[in-house]
Amino acid sequence: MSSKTLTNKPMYKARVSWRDYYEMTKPKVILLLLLTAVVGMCLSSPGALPWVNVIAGLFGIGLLSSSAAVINHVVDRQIDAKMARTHNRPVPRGKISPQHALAFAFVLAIIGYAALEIWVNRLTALLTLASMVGYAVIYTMYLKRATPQNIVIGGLAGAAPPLLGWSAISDSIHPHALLLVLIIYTWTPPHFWALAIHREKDYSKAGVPMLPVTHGIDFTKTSVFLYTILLCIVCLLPYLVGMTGIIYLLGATLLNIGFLYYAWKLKFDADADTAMKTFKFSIVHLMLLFLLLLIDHYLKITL
Ligand code: HEM
Ligand SMILES: CC(C)=CCC/C(C)=C/CC/C(C)=C/COP(=O)(O)OP(=O)(O)O
Repeated sequence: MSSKTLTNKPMYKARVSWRDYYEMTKPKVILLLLLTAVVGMCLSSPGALPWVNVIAGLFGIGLLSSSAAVINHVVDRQIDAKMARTHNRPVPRGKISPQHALAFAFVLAIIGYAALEIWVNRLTALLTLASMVGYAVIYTMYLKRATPQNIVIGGLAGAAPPLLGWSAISDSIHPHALLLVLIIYTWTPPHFWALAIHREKDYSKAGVPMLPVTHGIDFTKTSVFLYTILLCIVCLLPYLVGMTGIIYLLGATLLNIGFLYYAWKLKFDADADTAMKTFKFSIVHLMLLFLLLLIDHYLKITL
């Protein structure tokens, strides 16, 4: 625990390590975001990719996303301090001051934006910057505190990376890239609300108007189930528009059956750990779905 002054302000004297800075970037989330960006890059072109765009693109998208995550840690420090899941984060714990965290976020953002401007293209730089502002400012500073539809609207920022990857290679906004964005956009509500059901007391204590707090757990379970059905339909679109082949269709169908099973169980036959299992499966679902898109893309070309 950090020591606190009489005014309850944290004193920044605990030993800080690079791991605390690393933790603020939400590395596992960023890794999955980058996988979706890689898929956007690969699907944008039938052949070899320009390596400078790939490396600088992932570097820039990764740094701007990390910067947004660090800003989220600073803006949310009072909320995070009240929740069991987040109270140990470096800023609420008092290990890193908000000023130092913001300086770190600023450096990440400048280097990330410059890399995209210099080595990729302006379209990608601006779209990535817009996603960063969408998450760090519009979602975190406003929507999260204002409406239970916060993650539905704010989900657009987290869904953007396939488009960012695609535009990093092609310097354009392709409808197929928007389809990949739509998949992540539709996936976000069941992903987050499953966790929010499990953590409802946390959000209620912190006064954050997440759906289970404002509309109850049962309504949220129904919403997870309906969004999962919608997600299953959206996941078929890449095949139906001729963007992918049969390998994707078969794999996506199996993954969708898995997600539907968890969403159905959560609504109609839940145990104490079903919500958390549904949340964890959502991550496996998205990761495997995007790996399938990659496998399908390259096998279609080489077979
Ligand atoms: C507005 C959109 C989103 C919200 C509100 C949201 C919410 C969350 C929350 C609260 C956690 C933390 C769980 C914990 O600390 O135990 C989490 C974890 C995670 N999210 Fe999301 N998420 C969103 C979008 C995304 C996107 C777009 C991706 C990737 C494409 C993603 C990937 C992950 C991963 C991989 C984890 C696990 C992290 C870990 O185990 O440390 N999320 N999400
Ligand atoms: C440039 C770009 C693509 C930016 C998007 C970056 C990004 C990190 C998106 C992920 C969304 C996410 C983890 C939301 C959870 O925030 P929360 O505050 O609800 O969750 P918490 O309580 O765990 O902090």
